[in-house]
Amino acid sequence: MKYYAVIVAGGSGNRMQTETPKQFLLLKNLPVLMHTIKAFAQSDSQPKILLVLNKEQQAYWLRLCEEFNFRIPHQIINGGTERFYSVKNAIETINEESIVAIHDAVRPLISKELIDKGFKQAETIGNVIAAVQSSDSVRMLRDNKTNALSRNEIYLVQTPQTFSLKILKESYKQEFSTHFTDDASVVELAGYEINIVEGERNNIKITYPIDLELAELLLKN
Ligand SMILES: Nc1ccn([C@@H]2O[C@H](COP(=O)(O)OP(=O)(O)OP(=O)(O)O)[C@@H](O)[C@H]2O)c(=O)n1
Ligand SMILES: C[C@](O)(CO)[C@H](O)COP(=O)(O)O
Repeated sequence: MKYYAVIVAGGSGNRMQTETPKQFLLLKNLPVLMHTIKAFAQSDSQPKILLVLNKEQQAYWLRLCEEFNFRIPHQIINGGTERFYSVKNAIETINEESIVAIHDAVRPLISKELIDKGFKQAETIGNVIAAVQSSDSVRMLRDNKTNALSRNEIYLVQTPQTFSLKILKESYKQEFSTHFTDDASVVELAGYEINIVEGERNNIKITYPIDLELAELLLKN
């Protein structure tokens, strides 16, 4: 079976509020995105790496690759206006039977073990996404009132989210909806039941400045 990793790095990082988009910021002296690509390159599955970047940031990325002597082979794909379109652009370029892991560029602490688990399970059951249970209590806001939810029934969803290409191609034919916050929500609306594999608490998404500080602390040397 062929394996692909789609690393989505086409966002602008508004919540991070830095001039340089967060995927290029330095984490232990290496751009965040390079840590992420390295994790996939070190996995046993050895996926072909498709990197989604905004057109305007591609020249900058190539300069960074030179500066850091970054030689892991990857194919660059144009980003879209929403994460949905960035993913869609990437899967449209894949034309062989395969298993495809989609991963946020800004989750650089992903382990190679979790990547491999995703590929293996998706190959057997069609799809699997990484998720962890909440360690906090959870409440839902509705009509200006909050109500407690059973936290044992709540999962916090991460990436990688791994699917057979066939399922992805079919699901991404749908029109974009603002309800699509990840790939699982797209695939689910196409009629598929989503499987979960235990994620990793370290697998944080760098969204706000504090997350980069946490990642510095959590990253093993
Ligand atoms: N049009 C987009 C939007 C997001 N992403 C990617 O999807 C991942 C998760 O998105 P998020 O953390 O929301 O990143 P941003 O959209 O950059 O951040 P913000 O929402 O704060 O602007 C990131 O790796 C981001 O680069 C993408 O490839 N294309
Ligand atoms: C895909 C994701 O990381 C799963 O938790 C998340 O949905 C991305 O959301 P964002 O709004 O693009 O940060």
